[in-house]
Amino acid sequence: MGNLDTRLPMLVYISREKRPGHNSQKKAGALNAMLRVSALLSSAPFVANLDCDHYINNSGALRAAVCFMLDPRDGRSTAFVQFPQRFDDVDPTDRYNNHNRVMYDGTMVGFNGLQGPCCLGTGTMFRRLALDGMEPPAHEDEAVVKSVGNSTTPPATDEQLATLLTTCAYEDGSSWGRGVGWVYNVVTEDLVTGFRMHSQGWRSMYCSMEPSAFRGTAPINLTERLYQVFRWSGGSLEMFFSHSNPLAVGRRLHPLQRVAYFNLATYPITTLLVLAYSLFPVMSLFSEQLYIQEPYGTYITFVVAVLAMHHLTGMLEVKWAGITVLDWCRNEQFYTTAATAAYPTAVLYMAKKLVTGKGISFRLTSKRTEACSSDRFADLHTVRWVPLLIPTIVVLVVDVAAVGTAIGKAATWGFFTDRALYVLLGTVLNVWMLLLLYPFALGIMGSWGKRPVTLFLVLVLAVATVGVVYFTLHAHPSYWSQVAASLGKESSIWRVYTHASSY
Ligand SMILES: O=c1ccn([C@@H]2O[C@H](COP(=O)(O)OP(=O)(O)O[C@H]3O[C@H](CO)[C@@H](O)[C@H](O)[C@H]3O)[C@@H](O)[C@H]2O)c(=O)[nH]1
Ligand SMILES: [Mn+2]
Repeated sequence: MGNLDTRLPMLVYISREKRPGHNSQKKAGALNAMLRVSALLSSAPFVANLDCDHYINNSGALRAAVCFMLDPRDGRSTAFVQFPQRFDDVDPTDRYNNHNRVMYDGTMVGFNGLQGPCCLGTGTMFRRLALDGMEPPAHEDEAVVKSVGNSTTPPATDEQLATLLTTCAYEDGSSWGRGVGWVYNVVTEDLVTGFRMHSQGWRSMYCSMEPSAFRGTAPINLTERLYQVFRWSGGSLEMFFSHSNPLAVGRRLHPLQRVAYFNLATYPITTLLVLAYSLFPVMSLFSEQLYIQEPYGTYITFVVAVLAMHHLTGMLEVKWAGITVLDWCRNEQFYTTAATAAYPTAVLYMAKKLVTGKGISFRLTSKRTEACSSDRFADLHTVRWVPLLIPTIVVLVVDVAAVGTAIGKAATWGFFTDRALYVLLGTVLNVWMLLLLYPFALGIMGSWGKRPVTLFLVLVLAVATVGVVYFTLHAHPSYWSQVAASLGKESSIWRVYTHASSY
């Protein structure tokens, strides 16, 4: 007990220097300045990190994390303990999947079985050694020398030194932002910083507790939520095209951990196919051709088998993760929403960055509307029109048009013909798509979306209108001649009648 530090806990507020023309490196820059100053003040072996919009909810959380790191089995090689992100003030049915339970209660637990969860940016307890870029105990002897900053004349007092550590120029030409501290130049600094530790051979631990360790605020507005996942997916791609490419680096990365990181860094790319597939019905709108693989029976058997396997695995994961089917549905729905706009946009952004060397700047997630409102979920019903909404709206329109046209075609050809049956079966995926995009459609309706039945009626009406218009334009000439004939009969009777009356 004699070695225990008995000083009172100290609270120190640190603000790093920012200067025009000097990249402040946002959160990562702030955290690195903090890391240096705290090394001077206490050099405590563990560093907890939480976002400004999160708070500690369970007083046992920090102790739990320290217990993991002091554990004689894996503790010494554990770089960080990650807690799931939990949120207050999310609408009861979690329309835009803010709780993200599939990720926090499923995926992360899977990671834990490999080399440990990725770093989620908040609710993390780090080992200072790992943040400092040191190698894990098993490889200590392989440590390389890193440059940790510029100071030619040592300052006289601690205060002067602390100030020096927070200046802009301190990090110039050093390893800060790459081999030391939080990693720079990637918008998702959390993902790459955790990745560096894993590739050095450190592991991490996942700690989920009740009551939740940390809680925070999430964006429940559609636009804000889309911007958030746009930023995350952009960050993932930046990671892929950086020195932290999961295929290229990390000698000590567990093979499956590498696969998991590869997926985390590239998931936006595959959504280009999702977007293309969503727009596929456009082709059959403009021709009478049905673009479906023949023989139709074999094709459908494969589609159904693949979908069934996908959903069966999903159900098992839901069961193992202890989450609800609604959590899982919300996950599927929000994935589709983002896959038709935010993710492909992130790919475009990355392509632009690769070509011109300049990306677009990401904005911070705003979590509240400026207007003070008595409605706790007012943000959910506020529509903020931005170009990011357009691609998904186009997909919605295409799907409605496809279903309407299919019904129109079936009516034109006769509902009980083979052709009509095929074309109607073809709309199963469009209807599926409409179910997946339902939360998005509610979102762009603003306060009209408060009653979901309104949207249902709007969709039915839209489909019916398209169907009727198609039928009117395409019905077989013999049908119209019949109609014309019957109308003609009526009018000739009428003519006779008018003739008669004129006499
Ligand atoms: O210039 C900046 C910008 C951000 N922050 C911090 O970064 C946090 C994350 O920003 P926020 O707008 O809340 O984004 P979220 O999408 O909610 O954040 C998630 O995603 C980020 C990566 O994009 C991670 O850094 C976060 O830890 C993670 O919670 C904020 O809370 C701040 O604490 C700064 O300190 N300085
Ligand atoms: Mn946040």
